[in-house]
Amino acid sequence: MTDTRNLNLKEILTKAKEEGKKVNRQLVSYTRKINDFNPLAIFENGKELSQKKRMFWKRYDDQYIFVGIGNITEIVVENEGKQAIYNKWRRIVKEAIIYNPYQEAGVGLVAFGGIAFDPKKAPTPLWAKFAENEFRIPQFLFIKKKDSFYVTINMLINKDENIEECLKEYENIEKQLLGERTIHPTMGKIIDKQEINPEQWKQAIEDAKVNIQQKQTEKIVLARELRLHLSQSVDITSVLHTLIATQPNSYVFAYEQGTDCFVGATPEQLINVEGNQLQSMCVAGTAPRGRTDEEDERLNNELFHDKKNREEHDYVVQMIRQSIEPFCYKIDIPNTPTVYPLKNLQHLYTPVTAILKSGQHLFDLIDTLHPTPALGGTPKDTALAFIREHEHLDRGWYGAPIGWIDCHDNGEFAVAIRSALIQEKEASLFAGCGIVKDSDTQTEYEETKIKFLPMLSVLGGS
Ligand SMILES: C=C(O[C@@H]1C=C(C(=O)O)C=C[C@H]1O)C(=O)O
Ligand SMILES: [Mg+2]
Repeated sequence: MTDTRNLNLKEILTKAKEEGKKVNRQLVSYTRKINDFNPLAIFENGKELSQKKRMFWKRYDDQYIFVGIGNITEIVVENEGKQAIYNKWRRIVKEAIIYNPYQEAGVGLVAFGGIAFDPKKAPTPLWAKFAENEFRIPQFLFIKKKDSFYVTINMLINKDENIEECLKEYENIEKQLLGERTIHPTMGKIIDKQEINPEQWKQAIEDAKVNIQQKQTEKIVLARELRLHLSQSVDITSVLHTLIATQPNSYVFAYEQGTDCFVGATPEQLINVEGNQLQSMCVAGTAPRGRTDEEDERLNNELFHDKKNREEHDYVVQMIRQSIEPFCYKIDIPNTPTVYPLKNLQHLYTPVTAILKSGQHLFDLIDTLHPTPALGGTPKDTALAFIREHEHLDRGWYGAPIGWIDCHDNGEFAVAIRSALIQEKEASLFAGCGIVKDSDTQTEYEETKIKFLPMLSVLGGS
C-alpha cells in the first residue's frame, strides 16, 4: 500500500507509471467525495459502459449503498478454500497505490463477490457463468454511506500508459455514469412458470424426516427452483427499483455476469465486521403476513410460540454461538427471538454481537459460519451430505455468502436467499425451508411458495 497523501490524481498516475515499469500493471485506487447521486441512475447508465459487469448492494437499513461499474481485476480461486481468496485480496491491497483520505469502513478500494453454496456439489450448466467463487474490483465504485457520497476509481496503469488520455477517458466515463436519468421501471409478462420437480422435492422432505427420526441429523434445509420464461429480457435496473420499493428491512443485491445476473432481496445477514466489532443474525422460522392487522398480530404471536419454528430457529442460534466462540469474546445473543416482519412473510430473528479477538478476520468467520443451519442443517457435514444426495438442484450462489471486503478487513456478507438467477428472458428463482422432526411436508411446500414471492412479484408474477 503506497502512501499518496497530498498528491493529485495526475501525479499519482505518473508515479504509478514509474511503478508499472517494475510490475507491468499497477493498480491505482483513488477516492473522493462527490455530490449526491441516484444509485439506480448510475446502475442504468453503466449498462453499456461496464461490459455487463455491474454490481449493486444496499444494506437492509439503507446505511450503505454500493454501485460497482466494470471490473478491473477479479479474484477467482478453485478448490483452495476461502483463505486463498483472502490471501489474494491482501496481495492486491499491498501492491496497490491507494489515495483515500477517508478513514471510513467500506469507502475506497473494496472487493465484491460471492461463493457457491457447496463447492463439493457437481455444478450444472445453470450457473456456468458463475465461478465457484469470485470477487471483483470494479472500475468505478459509487458509495453512499449514511449521508455521504463517494466515488472510488480503480485503474490499471502500465508502463506505456498515456496519462493524459487515460485521465480524459475516466473523466468522460464518470460524467456519463453521473448523467441525470429518471428510472421508469418496466416489467414483462411471465409466459411460462414451471415448478421444478415439486413431487421429488416433497419426497426429499419425507426422506429428511426419516433421517432426522433416525437421529442422523436434527435439521436439514431443502430448496427448490421455479423457472420462468418471460415475454422480454428482464431489465435489472427495474428489478432493483421495485425490490427497493417493496422489500424494506432487506439487503438488495445484484451481481451481473454478462447476460446473467444474480439478484435478490434477503433479510439475512451472515456477518458484518467493522474494526473488531462483529454482528450476525439468526433468521429461521417462518409465517405468512396477515391480510389485516389482527390476523398479522395473530400470526406473529403463533410464530413466536410455535414449538416447531422455535426449534428450527434454535439450531441456528446454537450453531452461530458455537462457531464464533473460538474467534470472539463478549458474545451477546438474547435468549429469546423476536419476530422480524417482511413484506410477504415474517421470521423469528435473534441478533448476535461480539468482539473479534485480534488476528481473526472476516474470511475465517465466513468459513466457520457458512452454511449455518438456516441454509444447511445440523450437524453441518451430515446435513450437507444429505442435501448433496437428495436435493435435485444446483444452488450455485443461492443460499451462500455474498458481500464485500475493504482493504482494512471490514466487510459485510448477506446470505443470498429470496434470490433469482436472471438469464435475459428466463429466470430461476430459489426457495428453501428448514426441515425438523415435526415438519409437515405440505406446510413446508407452502412456505417455499411464499418465499418465491419477493422475486416472483418483481418479475410480473404473483
Ligand atoms: C432457505 C430460505 O430461508 C431460510 C429458511 C427459513 C425457514 O425455513 O423458516 C427462514 C429463513 C431462512 O433461514 C429461503 O428463503 O430460501
Ligand atoms: Mg421454516
